[in-house]
Amino acid sequence: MALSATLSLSCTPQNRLLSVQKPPLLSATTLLVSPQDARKLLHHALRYKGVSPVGKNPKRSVGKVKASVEWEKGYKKVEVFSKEHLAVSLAYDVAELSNKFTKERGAFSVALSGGSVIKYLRKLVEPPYLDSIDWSKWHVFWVDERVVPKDHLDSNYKLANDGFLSKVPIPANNIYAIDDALPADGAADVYETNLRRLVKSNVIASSAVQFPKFDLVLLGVGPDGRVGSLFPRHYVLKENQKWVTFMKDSPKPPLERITFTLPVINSSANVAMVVTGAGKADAVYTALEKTVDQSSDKLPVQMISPEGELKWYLDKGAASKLFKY
Ligand SMILES: O=C(O)[C@H](O)[C@@H](O)[C@H](O)[C@H](O)COP(=O)(O)O
Repeated sequence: MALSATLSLSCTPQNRLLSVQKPPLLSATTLLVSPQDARKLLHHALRYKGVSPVGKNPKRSVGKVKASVEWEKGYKKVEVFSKEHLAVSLAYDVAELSNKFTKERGAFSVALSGGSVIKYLRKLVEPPYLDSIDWSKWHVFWVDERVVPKDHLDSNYKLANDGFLSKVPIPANNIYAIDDALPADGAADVYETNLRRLVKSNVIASSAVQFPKFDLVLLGVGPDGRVGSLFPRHYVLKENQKWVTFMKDSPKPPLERITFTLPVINSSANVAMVVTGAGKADAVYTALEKTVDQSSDKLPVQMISPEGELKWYLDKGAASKLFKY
């Protein structure tokens, strides 16, 4: 636990993803504490189970949920939940962002990745969000995709469609799947061309340095510290001109993939890192607590530093090296 940790034990409107500021705002419910006191408070906080505004049964929870630990480190905001409350809280935050960007820009651009993050969107397909979100304003993209047919078990499109997209009324034209009839290089080029067109028409915003600025990017983290298809020590990490690139030598099958480049992810208005399970604890610890040594390679997850907000949604397993339970 960092000596300078700011530990917030309570849920306030200021704690929402939308309103996290750089530097973080201190609210009346935020305590600055010594490391010893922080440990005691954390211990207490972890014993305290988060409650929903509408009931104690997590299965029925909707709305803002109290995290068992809330921690702000610089511009990074970290919250630890039970898996069920993680899904509840993520739905709340995504719905807030959807409302904000729909009002401000008339569109909400969301980039999905593969892995378990899709299953943590499950509360969005239920009331009250199913009926209250203006799904017609959503535009959905993929941070990374495997070069396989859309109905293949390895397809990130299939994963997202089966678990989320087929259950909400987003117009089919607003779902920008990767062209599975093309080889990896062609599919990456076509995807980038489409993104450029959508930035011109302001469906996707533009960053100050002329990269697309997605309203929300949802990422998972692999046990090796990968995010999306950005793998540790892979040459694709160095790409700083293209928006979308490809590889034919992925360390994890399938070999052929296309992926957003780091500058695109880091131009986002909001990045949500959704990480669960003790197998991710080392990667999470490295990203949030390890000082970067110039001589060592940074893990991809350490390179995620968006222009906008970065919020980590962890479960106790993924947070187990950050906090002593
Ligand atoms: O193509 C992939 O392999 C995935 O996109 C991958 O990078 C994923 O995002 C992480 O492995 C986290 O996945 P889990 O949350 O399922 O562990």
